[in-house]
Amino acid sequence: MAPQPHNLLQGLLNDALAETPSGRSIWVALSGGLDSCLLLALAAQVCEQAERPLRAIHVNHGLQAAASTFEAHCRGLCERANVPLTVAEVAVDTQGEGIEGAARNARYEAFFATLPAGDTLWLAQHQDDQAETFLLAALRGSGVRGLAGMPYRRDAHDITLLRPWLTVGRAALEKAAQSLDLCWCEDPTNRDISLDRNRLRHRVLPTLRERWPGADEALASSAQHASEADNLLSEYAQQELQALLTIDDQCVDNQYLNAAALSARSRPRQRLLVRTLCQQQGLPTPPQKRLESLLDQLTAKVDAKVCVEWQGAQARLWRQRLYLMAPLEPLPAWEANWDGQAPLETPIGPLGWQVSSLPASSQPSSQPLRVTWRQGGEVIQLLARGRRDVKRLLQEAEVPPWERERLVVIMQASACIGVIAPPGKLLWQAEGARFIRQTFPAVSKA
Ligand SMILES: Nc1ncnc2c1ncn2[C@@H]1O[C@H](COP(=O)(O)OP(=O)(O)OP(=O)(O)O)[C@@H](O)[C@H]1O
Repeated sequence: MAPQPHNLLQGLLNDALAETPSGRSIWVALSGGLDSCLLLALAAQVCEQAERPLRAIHVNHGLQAAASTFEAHCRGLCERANVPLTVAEVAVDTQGEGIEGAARNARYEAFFATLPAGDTLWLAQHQDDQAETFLLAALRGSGVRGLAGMPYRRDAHDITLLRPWLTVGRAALEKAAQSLDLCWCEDPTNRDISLDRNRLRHRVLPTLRERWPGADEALASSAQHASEADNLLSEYAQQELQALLTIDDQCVDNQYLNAAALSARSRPRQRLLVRTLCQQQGLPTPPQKRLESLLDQLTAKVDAKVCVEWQGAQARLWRQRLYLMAPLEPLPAWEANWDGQAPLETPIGPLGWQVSSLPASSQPSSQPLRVTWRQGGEVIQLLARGRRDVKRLLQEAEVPPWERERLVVIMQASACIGVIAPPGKLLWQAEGARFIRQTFPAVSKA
């Protein structure tokens, strides 16, 4: 007997089940289209057999007149399959990026906000989608990360995203859906060939398939190779970065890279390492031109002040160290009186410390404390080191110039009794003063 078209698909869902911890729910991302309706139907069978809890989520983007039809279809389908459905209504921000990208972002935010930690979301993307994603990335001139397309599995925001059918062609899904007499909604925007993906789907890929019948499989396979190469590069970059970050003994908290050691690497390695460090620090990676400009300046003179900026991040070179950071907002004028105890919020984060004792037994009530940005010219009396200019101390401690401008000093009359880098780093305290980490009063629930 010929195998049923959906047997292979069910087999893949059973493989996906093995990736999902028992006791946790599986969710189907249900758009109402053919692929995800089929996914729901077959997942319901597979999960029932395996006695695993199944749920579904539909995101209503509210973007088109048909949105309510999609939602109603998803509701009916889930009711018949006895699968609990969550509908998330999202507001899509259409300003700035393209509408498809904005809808996708809103959708993923809804997935992350809805699924409890530990659960798994199954998405119905398939081989043809992967081929399109690969081509779109290639047409944007992407590197291996972009060409890798969609991963089979991704762990993010405490949930797992899984695409069980990434190796199956759309034709096989259509056949299975027909054999099951399934109903689904056709998204009218899928026909709009002014959208890049639709143009590829309806115009470009059919032409490619005429000459290369296995085009989708080949393109998806290239994406798979790119994904493997990308994973290898990531592994290599982690090791290299670890080595570079530990060259300098003083480099605590992996704050900077040794620029001289970085510049001794080949250009492709430099690019990879800077991009990887950005990703590790949760910063956007620099566009090509900015990256080249930064790398050209790696060997700048020790006293040169180099700052290369791009959307959402900046790189600074100082004393042949490369620092990557979020852009620094200009500081507002600010100062505050303080009793030394209450949690104090500075414009750049919580102070994070409180005073447990003051020098020369003076009391805050008689000599109020004043907290300001460092103005320059402060002197602090240090235990066993005597009176020291804060400026000299900063130079000796090799605190970078942009951090020096963002320090807070605690003054009592004209005496500096503490220097703090918000949020929460105590640099120096005066002899006789004792700062302790801020403790917060217990909040009682009404
Ligand atoms: N509005 C939505 N709500 C929930 N999941 C969605 C939604 N839109 C897309 N998805 C999920 O993301 C996958 C890929 O989305 P894409 O836009 O390529 O598919 P589609 O053409 O809308 O629907 P389908 O893949 O079901 O035919 C879908 O298969 C589905 O699992």
